[in-house]
Amino acid sequence: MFVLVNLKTYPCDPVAVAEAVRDVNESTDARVAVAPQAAHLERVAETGAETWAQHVDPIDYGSNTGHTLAESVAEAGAVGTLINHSEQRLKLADVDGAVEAAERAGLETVVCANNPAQIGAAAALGPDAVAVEPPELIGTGTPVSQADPDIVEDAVEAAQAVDADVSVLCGAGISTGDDVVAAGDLGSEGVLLASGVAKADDPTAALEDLVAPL
Ligand SMILES: O=C[C@H](O)COP(=O)(O)O
Repeated sequence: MFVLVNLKTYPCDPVAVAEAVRDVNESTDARVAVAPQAAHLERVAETGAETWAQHVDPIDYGSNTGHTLAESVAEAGAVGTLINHSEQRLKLADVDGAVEAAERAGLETVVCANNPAQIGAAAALGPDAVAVEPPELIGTGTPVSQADPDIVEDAVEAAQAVDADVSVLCGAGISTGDDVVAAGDLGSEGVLLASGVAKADDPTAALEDLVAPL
């Protein structure tokens, strides 16, 4: 299972969480990675943790003030990027352009979507993976695998119908190892989570719990 921890803009110490991600990753068969804010990418990557960007824009080098260039996040140490997170939604054409930009820079891609229909559309753009996240469950602590298991199974089916090579992750409210196991039982190959680690009093303990059954 792939456990991707998005730090969003939570007021946690990104380097401390990244060190915990690195250490926990070494103690499990699961793959554990962290997605800090763009401004923290370099410091986080220096810890040795697998580092992801939270977003890249559908742009190339040039006059794009305030945008995030895929090559720059790769140079800062990111190996992959989220695209179209529910909190950073893009138009379909821009999702396509961002996937293209990420691939140009050698970044792995996870395109987020709200529901199975959008997952099918996202899978058609050829990312490495898609992540289904019902927006109403994000940050609630109520795991999607429990509150809406059908959405995960339907997302897996929708992605496979379009491109069987695209992996499916699920996210929203995931915070325990049992949640991760339940996500896997529904056909998901990984989880995307944030508050369960970024807002935890002890992020290391939260991460250890997440991977314990894997
Ligand atoms: O990127 C992560 C997701 O939006 C899930 O967030 P959450 O784990 O706080 O519900």
